[in-house]
Amino acid sequence: MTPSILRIATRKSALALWQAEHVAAELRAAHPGLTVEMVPMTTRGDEIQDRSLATVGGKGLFLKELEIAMQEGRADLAVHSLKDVPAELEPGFVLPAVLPRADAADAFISNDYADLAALPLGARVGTSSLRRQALLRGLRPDLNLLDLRGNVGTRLGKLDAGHYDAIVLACAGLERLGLAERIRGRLAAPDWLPAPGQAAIAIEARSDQPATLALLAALDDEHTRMAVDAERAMNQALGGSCTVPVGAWCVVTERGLHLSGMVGDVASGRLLRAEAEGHSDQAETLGRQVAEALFAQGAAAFLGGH
Ligand SMILES: NCc1[nH]cc(CCC(=O)O)c1CC(=O)O
Repeated sequence: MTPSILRIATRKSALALWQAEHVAAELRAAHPGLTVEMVPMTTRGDEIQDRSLATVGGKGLFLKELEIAMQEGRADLAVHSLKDVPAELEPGFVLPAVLPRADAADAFISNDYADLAALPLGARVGTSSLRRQALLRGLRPDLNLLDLRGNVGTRLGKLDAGHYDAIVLACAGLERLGLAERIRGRLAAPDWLPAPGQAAIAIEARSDQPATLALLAALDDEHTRMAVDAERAMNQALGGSCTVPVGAWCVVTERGLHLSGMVGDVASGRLLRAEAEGHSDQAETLGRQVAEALFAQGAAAFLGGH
């Protein structure tokens, strides 16, 4: 039977709430008469602010509590930033919809400098993302890279307090929070690659709820889905871990899919890059192909220990 109400499990950060409200509005528009409610909750990932995610168990920390709520029937769906969703989902869960992607570029943010090139020698740049660290090392080996955790507002506050000369955040998150004026420059392909799935909002639900899945599937965007399938397949073929700096960016054209991938090494600043084109119905094959091309260049040494 078609449900008349859907409850959305969401984290409580401003960005998570914006994204959940956005999905709620889209669901109400797609299904007039449907009631949509919020179930805000705190996850382990939100509580741990002092250690890097890579050291405490990875991205799944942001999903666990939301999945338990769905398992126990307290919520029907969860809304995530797709880049925070592990390559492999917990058994019994699927992603019935990926919403149209926003700007997938990263943002260079500084109160004193216009772009990366303008930063003085040894400038302090804040980011705890291994991908962003590896890219910064590769492009500007002289920079002093410093950890920076917390939600978007917290990170901007630490920049404004003078702890950093610049920080890097996702353009999509800043735009959603009405903070686009903080973006000094876009860090984008081909030099800079986003995280797999960056700027796409994903809906997660139980695989054993077909009527709910049918309602949620109305929000799926075909082009975004193809692109992020390719990016996530590449990440998974590389080991799918957030303890390794991986970037991926897939463009959908009339000719098909164009996927660019990168694996980095924070210590050495070395970056391996590969790209390939494929048919739009072959996203996963394309992802594996680019991963193979990275392995052929020696990516395994960068993925050591995984
Ligand atoms: N890891 C936190 C996170 N997860 C998703 C986004 C941005 C929004 C998106 O990529 O969809 C952010 C903030 C950031 O990286 O600046």
